[in-house]
Amino acid sequence: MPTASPLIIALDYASLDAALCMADRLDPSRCRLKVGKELFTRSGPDVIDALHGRGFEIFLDLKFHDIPNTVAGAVQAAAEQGVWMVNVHASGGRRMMTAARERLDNQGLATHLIAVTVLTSMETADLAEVGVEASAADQVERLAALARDSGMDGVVCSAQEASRLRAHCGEDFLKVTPGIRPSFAVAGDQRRVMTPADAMAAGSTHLVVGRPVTQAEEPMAALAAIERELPGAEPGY
Ligand SMILES: O=c1ccn([C@@H]2O[C@H](COP(=O)(O)O)[C@@H](O)[C@H]2O)c(=O)[nH]1
Repeated sequence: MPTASPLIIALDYASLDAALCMADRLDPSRCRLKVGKELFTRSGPDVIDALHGRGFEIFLDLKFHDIPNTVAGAVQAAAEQGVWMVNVHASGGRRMMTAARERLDNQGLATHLIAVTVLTSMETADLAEVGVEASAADQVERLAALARDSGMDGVVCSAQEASRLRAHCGEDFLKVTPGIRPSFAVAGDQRRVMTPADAMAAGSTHLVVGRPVTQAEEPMAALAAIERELPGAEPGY
């Protein structure tokens, strides 16, 4: 039974064993899991099979960014592993995103396909250094509109932009927001952050949380504390 929880826990680990130890402390009825570049590069598809076997839905966060044909093939490969969600970089452009969309549709693959706008570790000054003169919020809005027009199901953005995107791209357009920092957590390398409650109120559809849960002594207690911060939330969501 798929969970209705908006929580996605990031499993950023350097080995399959370490990731599975954490997964075994979490509850698939109360969160999804995110597999990113470090873990997937170490473990390959085995981690996906192992987490599916434990009942979790998986966001495979590999942020594909390449020429259209290559990204379409990578997205197909991810979706054929049965993952719930996969992503590409919106800055790869319209033809890249459209190729990925068409490949999933032509193959009858229902995996959610979303696009990263501006990393939550970046702020406006970081964008200027890479030649983007817009503010982070304006660049997110621009890339989100391109992603929507290119057939994406939603975007990765910070919760700080969620309300703006809700107004421009609609309620149904997914707003998957990392940079979530509950009241008990430190920001670390994240720059555009928000608490779980504020993120949900702003229009985030899914909250990505890593270290505040995975580095807690009691991960399920940390997850429960986040659930308590969510408006109207109850454990088991
Ligand atoms: O813009 C982005 C895109 C992806 N991420 C990923 O989310 C988690 C966040 O982990 P925390 O420990 O809660 O900071 C991590 O896996 C990132 O790779 C992101 O943070 N920002």
